[in-house]
Order: sequence, then structure tokens, then C-alpha cells
Amino acid sequence: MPVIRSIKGHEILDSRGNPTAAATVTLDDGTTGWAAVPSGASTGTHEAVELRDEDPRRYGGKGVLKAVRNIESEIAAAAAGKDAADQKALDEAMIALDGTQNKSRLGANAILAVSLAAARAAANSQGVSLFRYLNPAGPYSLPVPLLNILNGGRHAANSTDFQEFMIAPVGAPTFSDALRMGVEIYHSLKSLLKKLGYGTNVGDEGGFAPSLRSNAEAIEVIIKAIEKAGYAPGRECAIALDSAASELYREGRYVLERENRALSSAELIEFYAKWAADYPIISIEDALFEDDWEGWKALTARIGHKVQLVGDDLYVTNIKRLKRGLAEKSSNSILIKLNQIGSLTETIATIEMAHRAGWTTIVSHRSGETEDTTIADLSVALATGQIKTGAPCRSERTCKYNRLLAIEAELGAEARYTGAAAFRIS
Ligand SMILES: C=C(OP(=O)(O)O)C(=O)O
Ligand SMILES: [Mg+2]
Repeated sequence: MPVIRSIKGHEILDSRGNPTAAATVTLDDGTTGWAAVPSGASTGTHEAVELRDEDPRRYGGKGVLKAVRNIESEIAAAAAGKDAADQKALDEAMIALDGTQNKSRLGANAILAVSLAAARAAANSQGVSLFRYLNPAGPYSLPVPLLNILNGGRHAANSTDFQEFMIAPVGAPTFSDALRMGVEIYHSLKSLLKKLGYGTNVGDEGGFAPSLRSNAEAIEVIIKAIEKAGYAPGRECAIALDSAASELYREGRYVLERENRALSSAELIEFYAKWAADYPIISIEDALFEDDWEGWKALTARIGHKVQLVGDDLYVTNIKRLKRGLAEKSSNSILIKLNQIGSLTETIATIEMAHRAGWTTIVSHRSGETEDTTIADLSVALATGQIKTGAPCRSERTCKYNRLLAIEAELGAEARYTGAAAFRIS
């Protein structure tokens, strides 16, 4: 049983050029594990706290030296001598040490960096891949990649109101075929946008960010890109959205600037119902505001039988909010972001509760990412069936896709691609 000998904290940069926290855990057998924590832009109000410094002279007050100090002082002292492979005991000790509901004292970024680095160290010490360490018995499945090929909202200025237009290659036979399809459609979209006279600069997650005339035009150009790449929209490659509607919400209405209108919750639900009837949309995330519980319930009753409805800001990977969603039938799916809750143990508990209830789960990156690839292993280990990790370009996104290719190769004949079954809707 290798125990934790020491922990180092690091202030590193994320893909937006902002500082973020990382940690290295060293065990008494000499093995190490490193992990880094990403950072969101359209963060939910109910997320665990990302601790940042107040010193305006460093990174305009956005440094994470406080979190790093907490890793190296209090957390390191509490973790020293603990079994790195007893994830639950380690995470519970850090949560108790923090002592708050939202990890605001030590920082969810500090706690999560150590939580993940300890798991990596334990896997390295056992000489196994992280996905096998997380679930030694399997079964494993390769997720459907939800590739965000058109960025808007908080992730790209002057683009669509909705934040993410993703493609889901549900009809591919394997993960590598799905990724190839996604890449071909991404390049097909680029040439189509050029031909239409739109810009092909990219947003925070690597998707194009053109100044389109309307939100519907984004869907229409993506359908054309799927066809131009030689695939059947819907059957081979479906469309998934993340509206990030909390960012559109002003005084009880949803403001669509591109379309010069502000919709009530009921009107926006009808808007989605029409889109779901007109277009091959398989999934909508954060369709409504994070506290519009009544609206979510109505939306699920209206289109939940045929569209995956995913709560991101609504649940913030928090089991308490998920329980409310399950009781009220607020949606049929949950987005999983480790840093929304701040420990590996709590994240896994949330995924398992959702699966037990028959809901789907999507493991997700953040818009500010690092080269850490933990989410790829987590999606395979827990058979979440879907992963959201941006466009197939920019290394902080492709490292997750490349890790999934490596896992597929390691599994060989055992590798299973989830495909359309991941969505569990008719
Ligand atoms: C990945 C997302 O963006 P962010 O990290 O900015 O919250 C999201 O909203 O799903
Ligand atoms: Mg989201």
C-alpha cells in the first residue's frame, strides 16, 4: 500500500492564458502523479468555489497562489501518510478539512488538483492505465464525442447567442471512425463558411465563430457541412446544442440578441420544440436558466421523450441538485464537470446516481482547459457514453481525443463504441 509522501502545488496557465492550479503527488515508493484543474467562463452560480488571489499586481487579481499554498500547507499535511488508493478517505479528509459547503476555504481547485493527482499516482504505482485503475472490472466503453464545431455566447464575441453547436457522430462503428467523421465535418464546415464569406476564426473551444445572421443559420450551415462531408444528418451524425441559457437570462426573459427578441420560458420551450421537429437535434444542454426549475420540468414533459435534455449549470455535478432534478423530472441527463464539485469521489457518486436512475451522463471539459486528460479515462471507466471536449483542434482539446484513441488501441478487440445507444431516447 503506497502512501502519500509529499505534495507540490503549481500555478500553471490554461488555454485562455489565465492561471490555474495543478498538483504533483509523490508516493513513498517514488511514483508520482500530476493533475491540473480547468476553468470555466459560463460558470454556474452553484458551482464549488475556484479560489483566486486578490493581489491585482499578479494576473489582474486572478492568480491561484492561495490555492497552491493551501495544497502545500494544510492539504499536504493532512494527506501525508494516507493510502493514495483509498480515494474516498482522502477526498473525505480534504472536504472535512475545508469545512465549508462549497469548498470556499481551501478552494475546489486546490482540493480537486490533489484528488486527481493522487488517483494518477496510485494508477502509476500499480502500473495500470488510469481508466483501469478507476474501474478494474470494466466493462469499458468508448464515448460518443460531442464536437463543438461552432462557438458562440460567452466563448466567442459577435457569434451566435447559443454557446455551443456540436456534432455527435452516432452512426460510426468505432470511436476512431467517429472522430474521423467529426474532423471531416469540421473541415467541411470551414470551407463552407469561407465560401459564404464568413470568417473562420475560432472561439475558446476551437469551433468556428462566424457572425451569422441568426441562430438557425448555424444549424443550417452545419447540416450542409455534414452532407458535404458525405454523411447523413441525424442517422450518421446528429446535432447537439448547449444554449448556456443562464447567460441569456435577464429579468425573467431569455434575450436572443442575434434575433432581436426576448422570450419567456414558455416561448423558449416552444422554440426548442420547433427546432427539435425541424432539425436532427439529439441533445440540448442548459436549455433554460439554472434556477428555472418549473421551466425545466415543462421542457422535459414537452420534448424529453425524443431529445436528451442535459443539466449543466442546473446541477453543477452536485448530488443534492441532481436529487431534486430526479424527483421533479427536470431533465433526463446531466453534464459532469469535475471542478464544479471539486473531488473525484463526489463526481463518481453523481455519475453513478444518474446512471441508476436511467439518466445519461456526459463527462465534460471546461472552456479554459489544460493538457490534463483525466476526463477521457473517466468517460471510459464509468461508461458515460458521451464526452464533450471541444473542436478537434487546439492541443488542450485534441489531447483528450488522442488519449481516447490510445485507450481504444489499448483495449483492442475489447473496445466498444457506445454510438446512438448512449442517448437512450427513441
Ligand atoms: C464547457 C462549458 O463552458 P464553461 O467551461 O465556460 O462553463 C459549458 O458550458 O458546458
Ligand atoms: Mg454547458
